[in-house]
Amino acid sequence: DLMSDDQSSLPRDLQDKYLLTRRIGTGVCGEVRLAFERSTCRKFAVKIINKKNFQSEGTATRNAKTEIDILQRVDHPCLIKTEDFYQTEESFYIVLELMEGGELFHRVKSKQQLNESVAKLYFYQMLRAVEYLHSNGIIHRDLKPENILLSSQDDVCLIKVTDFNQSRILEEAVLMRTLCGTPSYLAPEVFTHASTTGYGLAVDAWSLGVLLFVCLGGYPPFHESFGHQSVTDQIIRGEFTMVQSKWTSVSDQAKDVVRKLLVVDPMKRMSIEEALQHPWLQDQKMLETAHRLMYPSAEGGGAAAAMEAESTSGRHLRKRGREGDGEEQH
Ligand SMILES: COc1ccc(CNC(=O)c2ccc3nccnc3c2)cc1
Repeated sequence: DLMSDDQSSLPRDLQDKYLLTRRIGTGVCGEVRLAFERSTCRKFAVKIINKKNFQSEGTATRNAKTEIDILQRVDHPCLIKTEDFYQTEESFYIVLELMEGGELFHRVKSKQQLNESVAKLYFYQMLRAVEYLHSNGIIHRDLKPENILLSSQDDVCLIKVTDFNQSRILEEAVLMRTLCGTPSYLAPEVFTHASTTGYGLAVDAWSLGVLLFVCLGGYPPFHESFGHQSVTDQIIRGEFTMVQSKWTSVSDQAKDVVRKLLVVDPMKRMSIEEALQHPWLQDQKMLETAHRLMYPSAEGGGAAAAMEAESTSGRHLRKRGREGDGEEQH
């Protein structure tokens, strides 16, 4: 039970500050537990990443280090914040703000499908979170309903993107160094779009299309139950299935956003910026609600105040801690 729960393997200083209790989430790389800060009784989520879960020492620690580095430097209302960080020989412990609404995945499942205005509010926040990551040279690469968390049980709530362990800090520097050398042995794709940031960023736009589809339709666009093709073939061909009964109540503008994101050619796919300019999102009521949720401290909560908040702090990564060597860890 709670009190006799084995807390022995936890780092001493983590234990001194937090009481870890029940598991509230599981991920590919570990678990998430509900924790209470002993001094304040404030609730937190502690993500435990087992280093041994990863096949090779290199990848494991590197991915986890990238995740932790990103988690500690990102600063946006729609990106999960790290409160604290500990590690032992076998695990990393990341203390995160607790998102009381849980995963988007469970919310959509319990409601069958979200009504369009709620889906629009969530999608807009996801776009802003990914816009922030991209403007700081970070591709998430693993956007899915399990990685979108809700701040409360209410429909109208803040969403936060989590799970950056698949993220990539764009190897722009690597590409530049490569181009300084003799080009004669380099393959064509190194020079074409395949390796520039444009191409890389587009993968997140595709995933946001899948996320929007799931929010509006209540089921995934590519699934083995649709016809004879494998999911991979459906994806490669961009052949998603809109089941009539689920989409009749969805507006043409919403469907237009989905159709322009689920485009196979990354160079033809709608970008995050273009999506933010799409008519479906030029909805003043939704924008006011989103900005009130994202920038609650902005006095008067007006659009101007939100722009102000966004333009100053809202754009940049937080300074790296003392121990950072200034180089990006890869
Ligand atoms: C009061 O105790 C609770 C209240 C609400 C919940 C629902 N939330 C969750 O289940 C949950 C899951 C994973 C998370 N990962 C990072 C941050 N927050 C998270 C929250 C879980 C526990």
